[in-house]
Amino acid sequence: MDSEQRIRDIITTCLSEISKEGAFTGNVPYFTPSPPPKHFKNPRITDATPQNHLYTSTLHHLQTQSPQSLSHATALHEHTHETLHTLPYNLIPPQDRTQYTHATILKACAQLLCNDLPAAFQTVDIGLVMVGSHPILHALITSLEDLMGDRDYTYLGTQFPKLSDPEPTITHPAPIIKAPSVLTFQTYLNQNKPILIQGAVEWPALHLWQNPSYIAQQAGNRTVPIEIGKDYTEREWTQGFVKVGEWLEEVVKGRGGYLAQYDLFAHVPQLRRDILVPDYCFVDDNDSDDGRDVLLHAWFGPKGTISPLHHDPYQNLFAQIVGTKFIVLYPPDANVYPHDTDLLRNTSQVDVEHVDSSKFPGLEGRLECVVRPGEMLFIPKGWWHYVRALSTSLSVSFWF
Ligand SMILES: O=C(O)CCC(=O)C(=O)O
Ligand SMILES: [Fe+2]
Repeated sequence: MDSEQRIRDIITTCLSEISKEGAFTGNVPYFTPSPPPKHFKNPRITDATPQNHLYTSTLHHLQTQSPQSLSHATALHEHTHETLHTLPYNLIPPQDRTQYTHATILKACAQLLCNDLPAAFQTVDIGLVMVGSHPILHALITSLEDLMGDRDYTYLGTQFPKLSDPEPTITHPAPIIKAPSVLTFQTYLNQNKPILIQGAVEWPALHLWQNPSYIAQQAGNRTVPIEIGKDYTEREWTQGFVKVGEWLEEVVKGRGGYLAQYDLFAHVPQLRRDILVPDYCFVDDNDSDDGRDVLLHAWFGPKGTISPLHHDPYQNLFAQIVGTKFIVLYPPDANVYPHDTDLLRNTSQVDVEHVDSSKFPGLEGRLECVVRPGEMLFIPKGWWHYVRALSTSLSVSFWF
């Protein structure tokens, strides 16, 4: 089949899949933004007329294969994107997310119609970053990857840089245990005590991810969010997007941003196959956690990334796959001098590698460790943790 025919087929499939999700249902205008929650002060876009109009015209132009579809789809995409930003992320109604998703698909179809395959790919990929995961977006990105053909990434080599910073002297070692049973683990969990678990990570990733070309083959074309700057408390710190292949090019030279706290596995399901959610994540029988899923995050970066001392509202099993990280822990009730702004209230002002005890006296309960490939650190909910990558490092955290 020639590529023009394949593109026409992809567009037809997209339009039919969108219609199955309810985009063409009855007389109810589909693009009706949901009303704002009562307590939310920002005015939301409540007039649905422009979106509905753009939606109908985009469909019409796509069905008649008119290049005019692009300007209509782009305007519709902008509208739905704006709607997503009128609320904090966790308050966005699912309907708004579907609307944005459908607008993303329509825009990508219009870009395909104009023969701009890279732009269509990028549109769908950013859409996935925005909504996390969606079956039509996943299917579409797979078709587009087929259309683009394989790229050769062997130039990235087969190893990440071995160069490592010296390991800090450990004066307050965290306890270590070898592959405990789930029941033994539960006793640590119940005591709210951190523990470094050795020999519990036996996933394909432990072997496969040592090789940058392998990761590039799975995800090289894909766009992911990246953090740039020393750490998130610094003024110069910022976030952006990068293609995994380009990011790997930097990382193999010992540079690059930090792909931090990102569910790369929802975005690139091929990589999800290389890891396993540890059984330990399912022993927490705390009632309030019932039914809550395990949250997966990738933490991929060059040597020197720093996560300043902070705590999270989850139990955490932090698994190290490539390279080493130095971690410092303090108990939840430690006197760690948190920042006093809303955004940084979970973050301490103390530089734990150079504690100024005249400025910050009374810091107690410190534990330290270096996590190595195949090891997993249990960080109980509320425990403060500081993390510095001693070398190029790929880790995966499981919040539960
Ligand atoms: O690895 C890091 O830089 C930070 C990890 C972390 O904070 C977490 O898993 O909660
Ligand atoms: Fe954390």
